[in-house]
Amino acid sequence: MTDIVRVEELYKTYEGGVTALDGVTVGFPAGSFTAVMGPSGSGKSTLLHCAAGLDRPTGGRVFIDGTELTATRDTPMTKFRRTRVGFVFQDYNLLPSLTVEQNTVLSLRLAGRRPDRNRVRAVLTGLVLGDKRSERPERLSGGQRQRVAVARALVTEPAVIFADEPTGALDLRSAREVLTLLRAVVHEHGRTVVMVTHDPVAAAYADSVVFLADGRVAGSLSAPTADVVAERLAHLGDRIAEVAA
Ligand SMILES: Nc1ncnc2c1ncn2[C@@H]1O[C@H](COP(=O)(O)OP(=O)(O)OP(=O)(O)O)[C@@H](O)[C@H]1O
Repeated sequence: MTDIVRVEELYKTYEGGVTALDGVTVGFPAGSFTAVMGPSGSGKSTLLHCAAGLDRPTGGRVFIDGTELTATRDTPMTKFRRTRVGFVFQDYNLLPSLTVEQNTVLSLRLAGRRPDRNRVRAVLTGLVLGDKRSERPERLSGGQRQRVAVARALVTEPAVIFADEPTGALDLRSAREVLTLLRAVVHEHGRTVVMVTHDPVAAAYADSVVFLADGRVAGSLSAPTADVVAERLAHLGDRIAEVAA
């Protein structure tokens, strides 16, 4: 299978000297749903931000759908990101002054593309937001807000959707709905999703899990179950505690 996203020998050292990524090489195949997991501080968000072109790595290469982001200047990279990369964040990142429909088409508008109204409405209806088109985010539940964020990520037809703790702020039921939705985005719409999560139950919705520890890849798992993921995570924690001791 072709990797739609690939990072090679990725390093990131922040000002102050913290090495968050220490030579990460990993590929995310087209049409796959991957969870990225690891102890707090292991580099998950940094990996996501560097892979998505939101942050520049200190070294290494990032490819999305054949384009090397690390060889692209800031302005074309921003343009590329607006249409080829979708984002879903824990805190939704919706603009409070815009309606659901306006939020959904924001990335398209910023990219200078005219939204196809029928398609946008079909996406919103598919996410059970059809009757919320004219509402502002403050009048929506957390689960509904996150569905708007998924709609916004979907309408540009991106090569990949990166989700950073997308269920972190949701109750159990809304979390399940959003995860089921992300799985459908992959298995029914053929998109690629990379999701950072702390939650083994959330990770079990993915096709596979990549584990990080201390800024390095520390293994992977196919067809994850919550129990097996939790056990692997506990062992990663043990190993780190042993090394620290
Ligand atoms: N902007 C920054 N400046 C300096 N250090 C940073 C910055 N962002 C992250 N770090 C450090 O880099 C390391 C990795 O952070 P990162 O947020 O990628 O880990 P994470 O696995 O996503 O953690 P968590 O699960 O707690 O969100 C940590 O030691 C963190 O303190």
